Amino acid sequence: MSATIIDGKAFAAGLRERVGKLAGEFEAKAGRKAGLAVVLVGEDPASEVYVRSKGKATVALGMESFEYRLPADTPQEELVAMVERLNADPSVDGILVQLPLPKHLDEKAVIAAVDPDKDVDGITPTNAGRLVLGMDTLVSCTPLGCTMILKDMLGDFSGMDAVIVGRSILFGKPMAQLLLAENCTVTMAHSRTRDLPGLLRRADIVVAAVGVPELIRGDWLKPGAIVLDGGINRLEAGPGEAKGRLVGDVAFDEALDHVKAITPVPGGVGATTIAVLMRNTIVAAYRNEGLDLPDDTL
Ligand SMILES: Nc1nc(=O)c2c([nH]1)NC[C@@H]1CN(c3ccc(C(=O)N[C@@H](CCC(=O)O)C(=O)O)cc3)C=[N+]21
Ligand SMILES: [Mg+2]
Repeated sequence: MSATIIDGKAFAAGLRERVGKLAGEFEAKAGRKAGLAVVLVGEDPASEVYVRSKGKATVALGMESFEYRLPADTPQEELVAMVERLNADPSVDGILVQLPLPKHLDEKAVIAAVDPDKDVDGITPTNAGRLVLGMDTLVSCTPLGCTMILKDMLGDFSGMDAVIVGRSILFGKPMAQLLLAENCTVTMAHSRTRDLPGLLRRADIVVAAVGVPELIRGDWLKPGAIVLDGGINRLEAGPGEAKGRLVGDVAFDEALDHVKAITPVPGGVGATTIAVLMRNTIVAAYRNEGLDLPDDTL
């Protein structure tokens, strides 16, 4: 069987184009650009790359980017004070505190300090609750991107068996809520799950986000399944390589022989994340200015 390789980059390009138009219209109506603030604490090189890409994408779409880099030993009170300043700043529509934070910081308390109307990650207690209650809200970027891809591919996926591997606040948990809202039968698997191959054998939709390179083998997957791989794992550099290869949580080459469609790594789910962040930022900006979004194409 030859599987469809889902093109996350193409999806992202389409979404960025729609967001860019809305950003221009926003500026004309509001008399200012929409703004996204990203806060990075410490010097993790991978996080540094993501934060730079986020800033570039923001500016490229006609929005304003505010980047804050704080030292790894920043005290809790200082980080919370920075979040509170951003909450109060009318030129900031979206706030993203890059996770994970250094261990001495209380991540939950920092997240809870973000104004829910600016919470473009959708992870404040208010927005997580709104999602569970089925209320309109800002939703975490990667799971929202996965849902948009599934809607494009399938239209209606009521009644399908979905297995989500991973239960993080940014990915697994919101993913489960979004698929429940689409009437999937949702199972959440994680590191303590006893029989992952047994669960996956029934899954029409598999969403993986555990950060274990190539954990999920091709022959664990149901023939004809749709696989969204949110894992981004860098392998160790081999001889003659500067950097190790990026692989997902699914053994991609093996999976190709079993599934109907699968996202690659890179160029799949991860490639949509920043475009969805841009989407969340412009949605927040329109709402924060009390403006109606001109169309429903987002
Ligand atoms: N508060 C918070 N919100 C996040 O949304 C958040 C975060 N913290 N911490 C880190 C993770 C990771 N993340 C990604 C962003 C872009 C790509 C991305 O651009 N991926 C491309 C390129 C991958 C590459 O070449 O490194 C791809 O998969 O094709 C992936 C992952 C956002 N995260
Ligand atoms: Mg946030």
